Amino acid sequence: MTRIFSFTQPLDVDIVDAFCLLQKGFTDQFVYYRKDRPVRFMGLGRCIALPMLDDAECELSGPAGEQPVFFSFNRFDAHNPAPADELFQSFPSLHFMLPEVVLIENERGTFLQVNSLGPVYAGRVERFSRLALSARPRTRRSIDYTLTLDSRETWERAVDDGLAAIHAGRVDKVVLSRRLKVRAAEPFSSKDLLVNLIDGTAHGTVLLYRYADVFFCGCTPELLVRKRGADLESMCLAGTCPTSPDAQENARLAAALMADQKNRTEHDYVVRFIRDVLNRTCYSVDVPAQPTIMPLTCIQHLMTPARAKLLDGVDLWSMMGDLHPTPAVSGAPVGEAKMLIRQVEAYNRGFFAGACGYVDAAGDGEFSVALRTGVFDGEIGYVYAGCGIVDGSRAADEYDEIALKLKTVLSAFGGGTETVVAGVDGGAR
Ligand SMILES: C=C(O[C@H]1C=CC=C(C(=O)O)[C@@H]1O)C(=O)O
Repeated sequence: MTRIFSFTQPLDVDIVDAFCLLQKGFTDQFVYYRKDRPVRFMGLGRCIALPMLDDAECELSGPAGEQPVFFSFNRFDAHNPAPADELFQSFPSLHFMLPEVVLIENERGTFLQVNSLGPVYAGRVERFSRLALSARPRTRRSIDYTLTLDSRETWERAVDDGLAAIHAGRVDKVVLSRRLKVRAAEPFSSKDLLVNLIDGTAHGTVLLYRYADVFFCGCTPELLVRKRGADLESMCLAGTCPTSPDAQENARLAAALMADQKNRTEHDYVVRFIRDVLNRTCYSVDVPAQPTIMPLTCIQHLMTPARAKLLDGVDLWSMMGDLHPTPAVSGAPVGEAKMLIRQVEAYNRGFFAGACGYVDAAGDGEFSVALRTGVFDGEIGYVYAGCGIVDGSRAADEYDEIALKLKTVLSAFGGGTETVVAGVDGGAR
């Protein structure tokens, strides 16, 4: 049993400003930051990494009774034997990572948490708190970059492989992705991209995991699972069309999406899967029969919320394992679709489309699906996005849909000038 000492005190700061100042001294960084409401955790340093939370005994101190916050970043296909993309290779495979310092913003206020394997020394809390209070308002930086496009022909071959597997009855749906290389005009830091994602137009939850010099980040609209006591929430998200700046046209696009059979079919695979998982692990399962529209900056999705009460004895980690990957990022049936993705995509997705989130020492927390993300180091990076392929999907339309989805992660460059070049770096084998 590992003993963890956790001291939390209220701290009246803007946690993003404080994070920008404090992060200079730490190479390990973790962020789970919901933009729609204060469920925000920004961690620095590594106190300990645990394979299971049952292995820890936590002693809480300080004037705020907040639980220690463990971050958990999990790959899309943790068992894929293919080597991960070069930049992903440096990340260790760890389940629960407890930072030394966590800035917290929730419905109770803003807090500074210091975690340690020995009693927390008061001077240490005092030093971090003094530094955090001296933080100045953050500034944004736009970064010019070159995007190397994968070819449409390569993508068409991948979609043809997916459609052939559908027509042969091997899968009903497969979610294929594209990976594009980005090269910035000059090196940038994780802080630059983080601030642009938090303060920019991207909707959803901002994720960041930095290990040494390499970092993974993005902004995802998709909740995988959230647990508060016995209350459990998930989200079925699949089916996409563009948005329009014109309100009338936007409403027409949304209505057409709701009525579109191909998108509804794509969506229904996700609903069926999530409902089945919840029916096995929960009770009072509530999954509406009709989706609604989730509007984002450049696109809108079909979305069905899912709610349930968790059966006693079932924990968040096992729910995450049962739900991930949903057919929104893999396909249906899930195992066959994962195998097909391994065969068709030229790269191991790493954390892209993985389950990333936090769990507190009481077992509450949430995981998002790491969509619209990228991995970066120095001035280079790879950005990823995908889309569901079902019978009737057209490669050209799906290529364009992915381009719209990529705008979210590319907004991390803060509106810097984009130069597009054609490349040979294809997405399919
Ligand atoms: C796989 C992605 O999106 C999923 C989530 C929402 C809509 C999707 C779609 O319409 O294809 C995808 O299932 C991605 O953004 O990389």
